[in-house]
Amino acid sequence: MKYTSDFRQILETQGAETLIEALPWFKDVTGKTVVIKYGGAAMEDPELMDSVMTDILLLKIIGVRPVIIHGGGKAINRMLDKLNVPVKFENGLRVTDDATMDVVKMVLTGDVNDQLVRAVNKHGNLAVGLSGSDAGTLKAVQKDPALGRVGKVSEIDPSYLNDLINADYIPIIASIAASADDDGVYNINADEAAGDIASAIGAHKIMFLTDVNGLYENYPDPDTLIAWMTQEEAEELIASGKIASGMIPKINAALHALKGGVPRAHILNGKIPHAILLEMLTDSGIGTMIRRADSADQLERHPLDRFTKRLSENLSIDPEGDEYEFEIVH
Ligand SMILES: Nc1ncnc2c1ncn2[C@@H]1O[C@H](COP(=O)(O)OP(=O)(O)O)[C@@H](O)[C@H]1O
Ligand SMILES: CC(=O)N[C@@H](CCC(=O)OP(=O)(O)O)C(=O)O
Repeated sequence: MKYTSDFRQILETQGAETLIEALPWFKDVTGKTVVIKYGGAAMEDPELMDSVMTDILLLKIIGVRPVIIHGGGKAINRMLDKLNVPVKFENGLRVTDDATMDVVKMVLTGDVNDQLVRAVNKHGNLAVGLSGSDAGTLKAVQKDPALGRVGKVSEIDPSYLNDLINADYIPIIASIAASADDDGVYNINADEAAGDIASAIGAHKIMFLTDVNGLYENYPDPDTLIAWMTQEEAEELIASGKIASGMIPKINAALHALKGGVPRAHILNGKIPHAILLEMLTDSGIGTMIRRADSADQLERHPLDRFTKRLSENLSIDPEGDEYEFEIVH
């Protein structure tokens, strides 16, 4: 486990070197499917939402295959308040009676999903909005009778998603599932839905955008932000009780994705401009990366090193001039 250091200032002052630093990371992600969970407080500022969607489009342009799963808990709360429907959560999950379910569906599919799709499509018509219930993608059963129409995913059919990805679209999915038992729908926690989908489509990475810089060993002590850790260390941290509230479903969803074969999960602050790019394309990253113990993936983070170790080992500088060459080894 290593603590992260603040590299943003360096990144801001060293433009060209940043691009060089990004090269091995471009290679790491090009052609790969990356699931991004977007929601919570990080989705509240419309300008930031626009910028996150533009960054995702940039990833698409460099050859990444992004898939977005979104929540919208705060927007649902606002609409429920407006309609005088009480808002109630138990262990981070919304108690969802039939009236609440109607509002959840309306806000997520009718409002939030549409906003995200339009934010991408104003730069190029690549985004396709869908609900998890479309084409039988997500089927769910009731999680707990006390929570009403809150579901846990019981079946996933990734064929429609894979068709969209292979046709070069960016799927944007609202966290709703069709019922496996009746003709209704279920409200799925968006972190859980993202973890389930990432495993089902064999994603290379899953990224959770939230409103804190990542996972802290001793939250909220800023000096204990964890730059990277293994799956086992994350399991130990959950068991230690040091992770609380909304971070628990996120880490559980991350661990579920890792167990389902996804090599890396990241938790990062979606309120930092260009957070996804800084996390994905720099050596230090800005958030927390959790890595599968048996991941064949060898790129490492070196928070105190300007270049990755592998890159600097192969970097030779011509002492007579300013030319240099390097070899990227994978
Ligand atoms: N160890 C921890 N590290 C980081 N955040 C933590 C930790 N324990 C609890 N949290 C809380 O988890 C919150 C993120 O979960 P949540 O609010 O559900 O996110 P979102 O709404 O973005 O999905 C943080 O704002 C923080 O208050
Ligand atoms: C069961 C449950 O709690 N569902 C969530 C779904 C949306 C969500 O997860 O939104 P965020 O990611 O923005 O929190 C809800 O109703 O709020």
